[in-house]
Amino acid sequence: MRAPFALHLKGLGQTFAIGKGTVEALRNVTLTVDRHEFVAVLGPSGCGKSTLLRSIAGLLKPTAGSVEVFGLPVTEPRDDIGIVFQKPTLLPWASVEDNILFPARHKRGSVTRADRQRAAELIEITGLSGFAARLPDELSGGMQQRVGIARALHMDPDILLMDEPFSALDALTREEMGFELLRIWEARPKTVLFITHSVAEAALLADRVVVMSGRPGSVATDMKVPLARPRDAASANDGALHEFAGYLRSLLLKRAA
Ligand SMILES: Nc1ncnc2c1ncn2[C@@H]1O[C@H](COP(=O)(O)OP(=O)(O)OP(=O)(O)O)[C@@H](O)[C@H]1O
Repeated sequence: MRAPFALHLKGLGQTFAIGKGTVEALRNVTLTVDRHEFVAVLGPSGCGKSTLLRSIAGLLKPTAGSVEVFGLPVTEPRDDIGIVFQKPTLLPWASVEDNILFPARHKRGSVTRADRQRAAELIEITGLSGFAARLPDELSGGMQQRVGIARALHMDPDILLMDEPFSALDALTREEMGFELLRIWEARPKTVLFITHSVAEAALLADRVVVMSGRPGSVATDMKVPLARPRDAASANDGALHEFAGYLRSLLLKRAA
């Protein structure tokens, strides 16, 4: 028997009630993601990418269709799904280290020496060395976002959902964090769904790129990235990658026209 997909969206629909009207954010989204696959999602602003991610995370109940994680319907948020939101939503009164340790403490009631050690590693990886004891207010927006990324990685989730995780970072840090994410993903394989507005970032990081249609969002195109792994800074200059990114760009421009 075939192992279940890590993610299986079947005809997913999401319609919000606003006042006396409704907004149909997603319509008939059907998508599968294999275990340990890295899938990027592109699409015009407002097409329902964040709604898609929140539906997979169990934060929104589908109004049509279903979401399955490892073959089971998602009915509520799960420990094995880590989420990085567009905004990091940190606890303002807790230090960087305590924010990163929060999910472990919440789940088990206390933290172990290994938890602290892993937090220290992630603080280093995300370029936050020296800031472990600082409060979120004392950090730049980009640094706060990196705390959110470290927090999502700390529990080593099977599935990582990322909603434009690097959009608050400067261009150089953004590129560095992308490759750092790939290193973490290669060392500790996980299934990643990565929402971005950057065609280049999607092509450079992902195994597959899904392009969504305008609202109500559905899957318009689903393509494998024609680039071997491992990838590094030199991969960004690969001719096939450029061609692929150009093709994706033309698809998105057509959808925006
Ligand atoms: N909780 C909500 N209540 C009502 N409408 C909502 C809610 N969440 C999202 N929407 C609407 O659903 C649509 C899709 O929003 P969503 O944030 O998922 O899009 P997006 O593709 O992530 O956008 P962007 O790329 O600009 O971040 C929008 O029209 C938005 O106004």
